[in-house]
Amino acid sequence: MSSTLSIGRLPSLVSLFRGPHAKRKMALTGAIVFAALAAEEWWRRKQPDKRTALAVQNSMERRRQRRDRKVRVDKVFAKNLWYFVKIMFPSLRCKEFGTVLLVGCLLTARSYLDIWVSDNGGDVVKAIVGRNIKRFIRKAVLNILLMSVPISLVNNLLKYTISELQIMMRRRLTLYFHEEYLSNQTYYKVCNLDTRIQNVDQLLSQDVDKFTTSLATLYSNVAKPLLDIVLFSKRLARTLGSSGPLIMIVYFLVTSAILRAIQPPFGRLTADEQKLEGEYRLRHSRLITHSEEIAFYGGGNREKLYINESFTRVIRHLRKILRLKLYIGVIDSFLVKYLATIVGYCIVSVPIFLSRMQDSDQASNAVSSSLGHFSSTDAEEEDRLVRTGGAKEHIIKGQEDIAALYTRNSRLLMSLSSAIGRIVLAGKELPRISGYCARVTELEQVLYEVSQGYAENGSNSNTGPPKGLTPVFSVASSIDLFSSSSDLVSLKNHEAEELSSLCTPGKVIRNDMIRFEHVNIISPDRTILCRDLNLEVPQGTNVLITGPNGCGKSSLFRVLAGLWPLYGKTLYRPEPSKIFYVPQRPYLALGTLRDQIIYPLTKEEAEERGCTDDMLRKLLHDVYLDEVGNRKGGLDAVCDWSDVLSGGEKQRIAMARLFYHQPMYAVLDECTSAVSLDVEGHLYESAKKRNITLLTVSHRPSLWRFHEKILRFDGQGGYSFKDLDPAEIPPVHDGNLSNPSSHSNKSTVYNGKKEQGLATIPSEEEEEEDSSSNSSTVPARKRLEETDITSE
Ligand SMILES: Nc1ncnc2c1ncn2[C@@H]1O[C@H](COP(=O)(O)OP(=O)(O)OP(=O)(O)O)[C@@H](O)[C@H]1O
Repeated sequence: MSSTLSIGRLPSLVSLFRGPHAKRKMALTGAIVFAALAAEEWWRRKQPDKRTALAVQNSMERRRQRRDRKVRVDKVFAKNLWYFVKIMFPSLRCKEFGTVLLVGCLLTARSYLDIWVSDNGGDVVKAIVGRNIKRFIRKAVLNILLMSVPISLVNNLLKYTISELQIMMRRRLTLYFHEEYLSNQTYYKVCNLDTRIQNVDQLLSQDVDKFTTSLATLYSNVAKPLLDIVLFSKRLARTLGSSGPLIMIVYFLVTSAILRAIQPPFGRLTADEQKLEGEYRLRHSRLITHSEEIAFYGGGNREKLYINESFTRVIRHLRKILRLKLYIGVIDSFLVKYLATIVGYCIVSVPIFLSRMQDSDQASNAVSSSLGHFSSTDAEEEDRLVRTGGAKEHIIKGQEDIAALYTRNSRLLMSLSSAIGRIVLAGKELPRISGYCARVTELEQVLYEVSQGYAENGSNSNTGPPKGLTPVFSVASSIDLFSSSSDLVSLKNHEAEELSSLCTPGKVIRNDMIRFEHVNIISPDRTILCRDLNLEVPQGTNVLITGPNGCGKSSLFRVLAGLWPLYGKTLYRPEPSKIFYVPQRPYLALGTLRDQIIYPLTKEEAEERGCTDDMLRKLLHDVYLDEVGNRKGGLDAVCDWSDVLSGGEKQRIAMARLFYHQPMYAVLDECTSAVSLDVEGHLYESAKKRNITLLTVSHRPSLWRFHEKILRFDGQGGYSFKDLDPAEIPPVHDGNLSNPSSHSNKSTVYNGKKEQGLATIPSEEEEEEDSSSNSSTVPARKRLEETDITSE
């Protein structure tokens, strides 16, 4: 109904813009619409976000953070840009620098070809106005035919080399980041211990790409226009005098200064856009990773809300940028396009109008002389003039020259203004590049600090950003292990002091056995998981590790592997390749079944070490997977193994991997929880036969018999470590002594005995022993105020 009405009213609306004052009415309407849009934006900015107090607080916080980030075109940007340029162009002899020179040559060639096109255009017009067919064919057909080949070649070669340059720059920068990110376990630390970067994948893939693309195009958008300005100005100065091009250049300089002054902060907005896009992508990738669990929970709707929320934020931000671009675009077009055209017309036509005031002969002479070599060297025209003579012919000659002069100059002037316009645009592009540069700087800063800060010796020393890079963070630039805690709890002074005294960096010493000497295990969220741990695991002594959930069993191995910093005194351990870690949820790589067994080695590396397919088949047989292997297509079969194998099968693959590597020590972190009891026993027997010393985390009593020592964490920061007496081994019912409801630190009664949390079934004497051996009266889970730790 309403649409019919509005359609019906349309003709009367249209008629409004007819009649004697139509143009004035249209201009007035345009001005009203523009003013309304501007008023709406002004009102929207003035309005506080009324949704909730929290939203206001959050947005204020976000604004504060954004203000703090130095995303501006300034010295910091120039310095950081130089830092990355040195990475992308490591020497003057590198391919990348050669490509830059090639692009420079092509840009120069293109500028000269543009001048040729302008000159030739003038000649063509002159031939048309003078009705000179021979000249027309020569200039308009033959010349253009001849030159079209080099022009097309140069144009397309230029596009190709600029794209190639961008690929080269991206390759250098990405490989540089890969080197930092994928070595020294930095990927783990960035994802698990440091919270500054949420979406490192997006930074590495998209942001680096956009940064290098905009840099490569910036080069061509600045270098060519600069050259054009010089060449075109010189050429124009011959006919218009130096004032013509000078007025144009001054006009654009003033324009760009105005535009720069009123320009919204596009650099920061670009950096924020990338960040929001990254968060949105992250939510999708989480859905992909956990699709099965979510589907079982029926969590589609919840996930939809979660993903839509992030997407809405992206859209809101994009709309904001679009609105700002609209306002600035209107002013931009007015100043750079239309007002500039008026100035250009004036510059070209004023000399012609001025010359008209003189007599036609003088005019013709003035024009002819102003054409310089263009007309005076044209012998053919001179001959014709001499032959025909007469005033009429003279006037026609004057008209031809004026037309040619006008065409040539207007083309040159257009090219000149478009060159200056491109410089102005490149200036506007700079804030966007500074946005990308800020994102890449963030990445480099974090990767560098993490790789340096979390050294194997456990120090999280304040290394600061790499030399030559200025941080974009206003918060502490040091790698702060404890920065991830969002629910900061204020600590009393003595607690803070205790925690900071426990956080002294320890020392790692290579040895043939594992020994912890006065080591403290402290989680990234400032929880003291274990104090003053002392234990020795010689080769051949298998250790069972038990304790309630969250007490720090896996964390012990994180410290052992160097993933978490070492605090306290000393850790003796063999080189990393002699300790193999088998987690509860084994990681299955992309590739063949063979790749799963030999991971992390490649096929070639495994073959070099004498690995044969028969050997691998035997390993599959040992873990009862030969059938599955045959069914899936043998060792060369390629599947998404984490999807096609069951939980128990995946765990057995992980055991086959362990047997293949046959390390000195194996950390088995509940790695057989999905395997049936009989198979589990067989797997443990096989591991022992291969002389692998086992460090097992398990809640299953059926595994106790494979170990000689037991390490019990009490969940309060204390522990006990002693020999495992076979008589103490608890009875096995259905193989699993876990009581699902007992996953807590609370004491529960199990099998007539008091249990400290899950899977720890000490006798009463043991409990006494435990408490005397290493119990602490200091409350666990202590947190330290951020200031104390950063001062560490
Ligand atoms: N990256 C991390 N950042 C902050 N805290 C962590 C991190 N990883 C683990 N923690 C915390 O450290 C504590 C110990 O974790 P850990 O994985 O060692 O427990 P666990 O004893 O192996 O438990 P479970 O028996 O359930 O496997 C837990 O409270 C956990 O929340």
